[in-house]
Amino acid sequence: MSIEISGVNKRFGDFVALDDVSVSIPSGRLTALLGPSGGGKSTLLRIIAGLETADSGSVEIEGVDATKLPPQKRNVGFVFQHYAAFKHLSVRRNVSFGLEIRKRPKDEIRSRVDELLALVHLEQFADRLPSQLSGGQRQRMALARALAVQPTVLLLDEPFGALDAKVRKELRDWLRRLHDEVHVTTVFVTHDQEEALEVSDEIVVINEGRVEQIGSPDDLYDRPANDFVMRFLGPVTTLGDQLVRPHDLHLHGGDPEPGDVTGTVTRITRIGFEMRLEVLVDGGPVTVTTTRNAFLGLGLEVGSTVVVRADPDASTVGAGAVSAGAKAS
Ligand SMILES: Nc1ncnc2c1ncn2[C@@H]1O[C@H](COP(=O)(O)OP(=O)(O)OP(=O)(O)O)[C@@H](O)[C@H]1O
Repeated sequence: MSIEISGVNKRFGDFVALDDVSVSIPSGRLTALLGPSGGGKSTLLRIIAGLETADSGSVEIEGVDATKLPPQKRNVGFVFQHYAAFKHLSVRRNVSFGLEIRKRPKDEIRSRVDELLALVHLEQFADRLPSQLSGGQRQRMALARALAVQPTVLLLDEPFGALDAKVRKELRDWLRRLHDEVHVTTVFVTHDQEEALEVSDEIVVINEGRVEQIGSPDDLYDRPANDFVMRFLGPVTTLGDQLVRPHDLHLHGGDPEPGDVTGTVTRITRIGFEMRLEVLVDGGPVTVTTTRNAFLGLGLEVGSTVVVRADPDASTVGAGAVSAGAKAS
């Protein structure tokens, strides 16, 4: 394991930001800290970086007890949402800064920075000032700068949070490819479940200062530990006393079999290639999503009677055990 966080507690006054958090972060992987705003993700990342100190508990980085080490002794690279570049220095000098203050030989600095600029696809912008870059390019520069000093761990706090959706998506793909090339242990904070599912090897779900679940994107999506994780990772609907994903429900016009429920279509919405239907059954409204072709094949309209069946492989969790976090969402 690259980072071992054991029994970390952190309060701000009376407010409990982290409550007995223990997480093992594997070496060489891309791990997301995912959760709703205010859940404690950034606080945990800052504790790993040494920018914040835990009230109790410990942080080990590559086998070294880092709990009391200052940030500069932890060998971590850090990128924030709003990157503070040196405005008067060129992109090249921004990237080389960490190497210059470490007094590395000039030749070594030049070749290392060339390598990094190529890695983040900014070679042609080396002589520009940060103000002459787009937001996405600036974040790539920030990553190159963080990687320059060969950190053991790269910590990213919503690095693409301030960018528009399209650039954000491009950078997300790019980060995954970069990581596949560089393999530095990376921890990134996001509140965007799609970003976490798409990019990371491991996801730590954090809510109200506690870890709700740790696992691969598949583990979390297919086997959510509780209703909070299930709700947070994607759309859900209630069927009987179970939470289920709307795309795991199927509609048919035949006779109901055991486990099926019959209802009336109350609403039909088209969302791109998908159709979303609200079906009123005995227990209340159920949302079902289906393809447009399947929908057309059924010949449904508002007022039609239809049978709802859950896919036998659907992941479900009990809807009754609503946690405090899920209630608030
Ligand atoms: N320095 C501080 N002083 C007081 N309260 C703080 C401080 N830093 C964080 N908090 C509080 O701790 C809680 C957790 O904050 P944190 O930034 O870790 O959450 P987060 O999950 O990263 O959320 P976001 O995605 O909004 O940044 C929040 O309620 C926040 O207001």
